[in-house]
Amino acid sequence: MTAGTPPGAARLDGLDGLDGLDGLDGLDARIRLSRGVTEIDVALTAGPGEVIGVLGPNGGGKTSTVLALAGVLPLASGHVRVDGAVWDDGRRRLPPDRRRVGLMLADSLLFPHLRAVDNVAFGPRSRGVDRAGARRRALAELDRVGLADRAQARPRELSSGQQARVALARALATDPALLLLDEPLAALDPDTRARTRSDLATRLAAYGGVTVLVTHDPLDALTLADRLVFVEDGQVTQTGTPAQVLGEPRSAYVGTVVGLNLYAARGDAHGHVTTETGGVLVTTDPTEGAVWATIPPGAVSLHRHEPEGSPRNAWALRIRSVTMQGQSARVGLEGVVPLTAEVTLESVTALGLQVGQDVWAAVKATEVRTYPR
Ligand SMILES: Nc1ncnc2c1ncn2[C@@H]1O[C@H](COP(=O)(O)OP(=O)(O)OP(=O)(O)O)[C@@H](O)[C@H]1O
Repeated sequence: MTAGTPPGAARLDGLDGLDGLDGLDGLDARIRLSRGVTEIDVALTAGPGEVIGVLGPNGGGKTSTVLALAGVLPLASGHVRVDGAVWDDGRRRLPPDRRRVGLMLADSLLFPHLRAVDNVAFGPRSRGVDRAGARRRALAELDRVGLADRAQARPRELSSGQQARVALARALATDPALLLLDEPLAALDPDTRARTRSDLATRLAAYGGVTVLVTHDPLDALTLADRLVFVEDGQVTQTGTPAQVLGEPRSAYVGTVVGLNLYAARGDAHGHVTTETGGVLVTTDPTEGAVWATIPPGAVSLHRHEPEGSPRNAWALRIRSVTMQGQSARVGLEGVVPLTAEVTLESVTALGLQVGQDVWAAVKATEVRTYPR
């Protein structure tokens, strides 16, 4: 991000916020702006110390939301308030360099010629802290991410995971009230990513400000965030704790993220659920009216012939994809009730599953969950 006043921003000298303080700690934002063809309208609130995970498909508006919070993109209307200070009220906005924001991106963007300690000290220095004070602070921040012994290293002498930790230390060295992490682990290989995720979790647990974490990776969101906000086509489609979202996805995208087959449907009092595409599911968990219905992929069994013993749900479907995932396979099925099934590799071999093949899929009625839409 380039700090400085973007074109059209009001210059507001001598203020930490635009107007008075309302005494509330944390983040209270309503972000409304046009970005290309997408109208963005995203509400975000968080208490001190809370980590908000923002997820969504490509082009959904996640980065635009982060840029608006940082002050790089102007709001068309809405507001950004942090710890009671007004940063943007839809008409006037505090420039990026006047906001107490820390930013970390997929590319750690460290100064290549500076040692780790000087990279981290750069923020405090540019905010007026004297050389010795900025250095002390930088060493303390490096220590908190486990890099005290690498303070003198230049970025090229550090691993990708260590570079990410320096970027985190740098983002936190200016005491931000709001920490913005946009795909902070995306550039790391899977092993480094897992270790750095755990370092990030430890450091965030000790941070008292609000963190907004944008990620494509459900594991990042589920393990790091206290609350999730899904943004699709510029709009919030679902919010909740990871546990709430895992149990009750409310959009096709969220269903995919949490790994459940999800159907928009109508239920009756007798446990019959009719999907929008005309499929009928039988459930022991009936909800009447407009419902979401879920089926876990692991609850689907596949058969060459119509299964005996009449399971309550059995559909003739066609295989559209077969992909391996560790010791199991995910089988995409199309037809009256499109499904993803997760089956053992033994079943793939025993049934000789191939793309284009017709099979029967069976699901017990106890495995079909419904909840109001
Ligand atoms: N510089 C730009 N100028 C005009 N429109 C843009 C610009 N950058 C992004 N957009 C558009 O704004 C919308 C939101 O994009 P944004 O980058 O915020 O989404 P995102 O959720 O972060 O996507 P991704 O996951 O791909 O990074 C999209 O329609 C995108 O095409």
